[in-house]
Amino acid sequence: MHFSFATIPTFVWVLIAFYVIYWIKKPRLSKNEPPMVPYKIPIIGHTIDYLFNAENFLAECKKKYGDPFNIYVFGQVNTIAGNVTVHEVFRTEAFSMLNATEDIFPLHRVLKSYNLKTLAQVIKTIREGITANLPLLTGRMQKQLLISIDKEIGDCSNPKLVNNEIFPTMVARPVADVLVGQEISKNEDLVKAFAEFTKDFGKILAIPPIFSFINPTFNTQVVTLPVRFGWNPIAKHLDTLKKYLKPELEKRLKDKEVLGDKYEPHLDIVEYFMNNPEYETKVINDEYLDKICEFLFIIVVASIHTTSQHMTSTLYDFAGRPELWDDIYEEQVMIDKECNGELSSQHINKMVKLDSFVRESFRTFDNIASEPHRCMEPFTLKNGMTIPKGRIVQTYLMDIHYNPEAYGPEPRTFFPNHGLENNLSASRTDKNLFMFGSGRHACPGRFFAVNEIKVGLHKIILKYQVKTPSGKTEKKIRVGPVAYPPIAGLIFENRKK
Ligand code: HEM
Repeated sequence: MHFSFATIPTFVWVLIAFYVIYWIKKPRLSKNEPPMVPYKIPIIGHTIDYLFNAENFLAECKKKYGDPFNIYVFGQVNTIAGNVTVHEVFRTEAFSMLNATEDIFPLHRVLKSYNLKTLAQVIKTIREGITANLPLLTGRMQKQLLISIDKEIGDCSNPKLVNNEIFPTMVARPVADVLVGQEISKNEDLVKAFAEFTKDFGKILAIPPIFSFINPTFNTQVVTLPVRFGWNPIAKHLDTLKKYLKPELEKRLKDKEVLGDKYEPHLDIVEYFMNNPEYETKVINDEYLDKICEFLFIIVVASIHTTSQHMTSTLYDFAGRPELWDDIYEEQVMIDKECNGELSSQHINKMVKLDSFVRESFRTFDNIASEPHRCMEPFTLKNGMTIPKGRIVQTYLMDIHYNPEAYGPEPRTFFPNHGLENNLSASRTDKNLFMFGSGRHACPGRFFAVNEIKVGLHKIILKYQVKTPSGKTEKKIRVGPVAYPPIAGLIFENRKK
């Protein structure tokens, strides 16, 4: 190799730059902090272990340093809170999940109205407009899921391998029905816009967060640069929604004016939104249309990807466990006979074995750590340790979900009847199940999500025999400490009558 003296200054500058970054990024812990796990490589810290070996790495850290402890990933100190301390984090307003996710998932860059105030309205809307009306929405949910089963799975006289791509659409139909109403949710391109929104938004995050080593906010600025230069992967979905929503909103305004007291309100979120004094209007202009579309897409982001991931995973869990098939199938047949194929809320409540199975599938989803929260003001834990302002606390989900004190000496075993025997429904949050978070900010959409998963599974199990290609449970996919459903596909075959 040719060596030139001219390269020496460059080499020196690179060394200086490294040293400066190292010095700036060197973790500086304040007093009484959780213990810092030692690391060997400056700047990189524990990033590689966290990305490629999170399960063993975090288990060993907890064994050595207790709960909580600090690690150094992507140039930031993160506190890992396990089953002992995490409850304190979720119970206080000193921590914010919204603030913590802004850097990783910069939705506010494409939906300008996404902020704390709008989120509070969204949560109220979900509670009052969806959860409170669940019994009235069940029939529509069932109808939409049956449409999807017919269209996306269809006739399986011969065994058919179906891939995971059908599930976002399956979950999107009932969500579209509840958000924008029965009429316009019939449009396939609208259902597609709802189903694909989150995936397409994710394209913004395709670049690995390497700039986070310098600063996470700087990383967000860099990855969202194309958006600022006009590239917006979700613009087409906003346009689709606007196209259908504008005439519908105008029609509703006109009907109200003409019919007065005789106007019959629609049971959907659009109606709820228009009746909210904060969003009342006499005219549908572009500004109003933008506001309502963004509002609806915030609910879409929160609901469709999450529910479809879990509907997929639950079905894989069922398909890979032949020993559970008969018991759960018999319960569905009994309920189906009782309701003559038309489920009501009471019938969904009677699916107790299915519910318990779904809860166990949530527990064993195998996320290692997620649900980050940022500390907004210094917070002292009961054990005397202090979490400084600005710190990201990661929820050590595996420690909670595989806690032997809650789930016995073999906590990784799948216990299909655990919920049933302990009177814990799938939508119930509890100190040993954090799938929907916990405390004041626990997921407000969980009742809708669980109903959708149960009704979907009920109809699928009644119609098809579903198997995994291997005949056993399939392995989940892991990206760093986060789990995703398996990707092997599922084999569907019509049940013999
Ligand atoms: C299986 C499906 C779902 C899962 C696993 C899930 C999970 C979660 C989790 C972990 C949180 C954070 C909770 C916390 O900070 O304590 C959350 C919050 C939230 N979820 Fe869900 N969710 C699901 C479905 C839904 C649905 C269907 C909707 C809407 C209809 C929804 C709307 C929301 C909203 C608005 C928040 C923010 C709550 C707040 O900050 O107070 N989610 N969800």
